[in-house]
This record gives sequence, C-alpha cells and structure tokens, in this order.
Amino acid sequence: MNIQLEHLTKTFHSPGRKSSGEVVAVNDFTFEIPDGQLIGLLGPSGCGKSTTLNLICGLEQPTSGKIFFGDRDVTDLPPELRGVGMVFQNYALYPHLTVRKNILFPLENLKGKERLTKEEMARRVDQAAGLVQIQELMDRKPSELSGGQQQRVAIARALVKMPHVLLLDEPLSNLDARLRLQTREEIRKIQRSTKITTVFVTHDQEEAMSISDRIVVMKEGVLQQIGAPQQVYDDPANLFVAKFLGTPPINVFDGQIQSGMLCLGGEAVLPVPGLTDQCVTVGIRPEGFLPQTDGPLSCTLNSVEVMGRDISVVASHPACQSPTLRAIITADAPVDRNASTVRFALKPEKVFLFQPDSGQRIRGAR
Ligand SMILES: Nc1ncnc2c1ncn2[C@@H]1O[C@H](COP(=O)(O)OP(=O)(O)OP(=O)(O)O)[C@@H](O)[C@H]1O
Repeated sequence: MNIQLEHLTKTFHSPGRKSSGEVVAVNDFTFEIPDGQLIGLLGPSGCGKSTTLNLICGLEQPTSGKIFFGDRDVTDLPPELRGVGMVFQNYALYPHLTVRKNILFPLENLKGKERLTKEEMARRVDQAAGLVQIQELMDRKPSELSGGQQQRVAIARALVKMPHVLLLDEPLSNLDARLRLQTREEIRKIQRSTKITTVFVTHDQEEAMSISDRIVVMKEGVLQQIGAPQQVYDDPANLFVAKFLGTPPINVFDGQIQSGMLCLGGEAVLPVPGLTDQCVTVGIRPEGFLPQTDGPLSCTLNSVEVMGRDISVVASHPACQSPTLRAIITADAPVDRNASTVRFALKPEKVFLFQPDSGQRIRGAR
C-alpha cells in the first residue's frame, strides 16, 4: 500500500507557549512512501516525527492537507478503519495477559463482519508469533520476558490484523545497545518478509540509515531531504542534513572562495570551478582527508587513535568551527604520530559548500 502525504500540516495551540502560543509540528509535508518500503523518519527531538506518525495512523487530525493510502483518501477516517498497525516506544503490553492473549487482543476486538472465527484467530496469532519468532514464549506474561522479547510481542500484536501499513515510533529506544542492533535487524527482516509499507521513527541517524530504504530528514516541522540513506549522506541538501548524518560527524570550517579556489585559513586547498568569490561554510566528511606530505591543508596534530582497520586522526585548524577535527583514514596511511603537524589533500566528493547564513548547499561545476 503506498502512502501519499499532500501538503500535510499540523499546528498545535498551547497557551503556555511564548510568542503566539502556536507550534507548527508538521509544516506542509508532501511526499510519497512507496508500497513495500521501509521509511525512516529522522530528526532531533521535537522536529515532528511522532506527530507525522500520529497523523498517518489517525490519532491526530491534520490542520490542513491530505493523506492517501493507495487511491483512498483516509484523512477523515478513524484509526481503526485505516488498517494500520502501530508499535510505540513503551510497547504497552497488557501485563496481566499472556503473550498469546496480548497478540490475540486486537482480533478479539474486531466488530461486525470483520470478526473472525476462533480457529482463524488462533491461526493468525501463530502466524504473527512465527514472524517474530516467539512461539516458545506464548504462555509467559510480559514481566517474564526480556526487553527485546517484549518488543517482538508488540510487533506481533501490530502484525496480527495484517495491516497495510506498519508504524513504529522509536521502537528500540528502551533496549540496550546490543539488543537494539539485533532487534533492528529483525525488524528489517520481518519487514522484508511481510513487505508491509513501514514507517519507522527514530532520532538515531545510524539506526535510520542502517534499516531504511529511504530516510526523511526533518527539522522543526520542516522536511529537509528525502532519499536513499547513502544518497542523502553523499549529497546533503543543506548543512543541517550534512551535520545530522554521519559518525563521526562532518567537520565544519569557515572558508572563502577566491579565484576558483577554496581557501581555509588563507590556504588554497581545493579547486572549486564555476563559483564566484564569496564566504562559504565548508563541510568535510572524516573520510575526505588524504594524508600527504605536501598536502595543501596543514593542521596541528593532536592525537592518533587506532580503530583497527582505520585510524582516527584528531587535529586542529584555525578555520575549523570546532576545537578539533577528526579524519578517518586507513591504518597504512603515512601519518607520523610523533609529528606536530599533519598535512592533508582533500577528496573533492567529500567536501560540501554551504551558504553561511541559510546553510543551503552551494553547488559548483563539479
Ligand atoms: N498535543 C500537543 N500539544 C501541543 N504541542 C504539541 C503536542 N504534541 C506535540 N507538540 C509539539 O509539536 C512539536 C513536535 O512534537 P513531536 O512529538 O512530533 O516531535 P518528535 O520529533 O517526535 O520528538 P521526540 O523525538 O522528542 O519524540 C514539539 O514542539 C511538541 O512540543
């Protein structure tokens, strides 16, 4: 089932707030979630991720705009008629019910002609439990399960009605690091096998990048960029997106373009054909630095951290907006750990230029 959001806007009125007391949680969203894809909604706290999810499932009504599931306008449909399965951050399992009864619960509440026979209900529960591999836990209570197992029960409960759309709101945030990793891979596997169109909310960029077919990056209710994770990482639309994606984060410098060259702290470091002289903000990915004895970018070397296959060079440069910059390079690269300076050439495809005021990307002739 493909989902189309058209000029979707949600404004909240809270009298306690400063200024007008209004917050535009979701501001004029138009985008399509193709059938069978897993989409990661990504952005910092308060950017409108949960509100977007609540609008899609019908828990919130939009101030304006429309939502389509396939050709059907569902904007005014109540949640129970939308065919949506939802998993929340806190699982919300019923503590007094066994796993089996927790999963069964949504089916027992179906009304009218949607009601299923006992046998069909049991078959669906077993099928959902099989998908998330919890068949051996069916007679336990939630308190007898680990966090990851509880999360799988919550997913089975969302899948048992065979929804057209699965919505996951920060489903992994209560799990420890190892379980997070394992559970996110399981969610991806389940999504691939069921092919249910899925929207996954997280503020963790690595999580979103690792499991999503496409990511939607948001900031303060405004959509910043949509695309395949690698594409957005490689070609960010603005400085916010460039800074939000990537670990370690992108290194940001104040630069100038002079006579077709990018200059950092007065040194010409990279040709930038087709661009007029101007001040720019420069983002350089950690993997964009190439150690070279005669490289044009000269930095003070602070430390070298061994990471196995790669090394992380921590250095400083007067044009860098942070006290230190971080370069990730292969362990066999020529870096003298005892030297006081390190010189780099830059990989042009890892260097991005932005307007200093708006943060919008400046694209040259490359
Ligand atoms: N019911 C509400 N009444 C008033 N303001 C609200 C309400 N729900 C959300 N907001 C505001 O809307 C904005 C977006 O909130 P939302 O919960 O969608 O963000 P989020 O990206 O999911 O954040 P988080 O990652 O912290 O969960 C925030 O400024 C929030 O304070």
